[in-house]
Amino acid sequence: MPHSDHATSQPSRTFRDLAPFPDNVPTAPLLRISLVKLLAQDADEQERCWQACQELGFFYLDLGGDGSEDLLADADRLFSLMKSFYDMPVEEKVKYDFKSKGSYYGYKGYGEGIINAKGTRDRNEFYNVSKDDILGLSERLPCPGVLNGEEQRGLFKSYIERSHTICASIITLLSTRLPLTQPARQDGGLEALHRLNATSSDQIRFVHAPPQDFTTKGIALGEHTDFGSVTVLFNRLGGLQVRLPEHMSAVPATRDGASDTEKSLCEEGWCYVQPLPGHCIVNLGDALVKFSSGKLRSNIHRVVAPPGRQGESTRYSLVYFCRPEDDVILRSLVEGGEQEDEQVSAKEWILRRALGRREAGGWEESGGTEEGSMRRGGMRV
Ligand SMILES: O=C(O)CCC(=O)C(=O)O
Ligand SMILES: [Fe+2]
Repeated sequence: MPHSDHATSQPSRTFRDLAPFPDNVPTAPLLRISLVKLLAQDADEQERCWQACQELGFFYLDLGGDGSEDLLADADRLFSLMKSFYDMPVEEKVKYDFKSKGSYYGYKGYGEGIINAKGTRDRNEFYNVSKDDILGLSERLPCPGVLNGEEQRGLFKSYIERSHTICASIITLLSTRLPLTQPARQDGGLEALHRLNATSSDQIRFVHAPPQDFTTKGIALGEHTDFGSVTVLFNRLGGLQVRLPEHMSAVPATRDGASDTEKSLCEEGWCYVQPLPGHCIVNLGDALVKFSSGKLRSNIHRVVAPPGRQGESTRYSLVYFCRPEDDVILRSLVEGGEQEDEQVSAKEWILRRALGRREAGGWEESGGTEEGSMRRGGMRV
């Protein structure tokens, strides 16, 4: 089966200055795909990537070799920058919460998001940076001084461009493999819906989750599917979990000793994604499920307290969300695909989903393709 690791070299498993990821919890069997090989049009690597996008919609992208280290260097610098932002007092950070203006860019405070239908509050902070703001395609939003210098904006720009290039190469591969309708192909395929310089809801996200109380260790970011097309994610501490479809098994723990909380967080198909140095995690979002009429998978995932001793540290993560251009209608673009009754633009879809997760009563309306994702995997929720 493709969901074993065919990659030749063994990756390093530890990050400097952080407790190692423990070996007593089950992990997700993500394929490790080489970006260098993908860019060189290596047929086997393209096939493995295509399989991963259909089966789980999550894989590791190995960024080693031939120039892609630049993205790793940008990610390192952004981890330091995000620490300076989160070190600011809350009174300062809340000045950049623009929810009341109908925008989800800027800051979301701890507990300001809803993680389930019962209205339980999240346990993390976000800061969202708009691609269009940084590239000068939209109005410039107010921004704290630590993130607003020329150097910082230059770093955001470089990270956006590099991440977008990666997303675009994955989108091109998917566009080639999917049975797109003739008009969709004539219009330029999926690539034409994700141009860097067209207005879209693409964004960088900084995520910050402080250590959780030993007795209440649990969910920091509730289960969800991503809203857009392709997500590029840099993690250093564990805590990200995916819920595997029934036919897929987790890589079992190699020894006993997980806590009761960790065990209960690994029921019903949930398992941890182990961060790997030199790699990012790539996952697909709902827009690609809609364009492909369900051929591609946007898998459910969530963030819980990092396992083992890692749980004593503050967790930071860095995300780039690549989304369809604002006015693109989210509908099937493949031969024989089913059209849904509701035809919504990417801009409306993302606003509804992102802001809905910040309202006590917004849970139901802010759903995505979760149900389809579980059904295709054979699990019911
Ligand atoms: O922090 C993480 O590892 C994942 C964050 C995530 O899933 C999201 O922001 O959509
Ligand atoms: Fe996510």
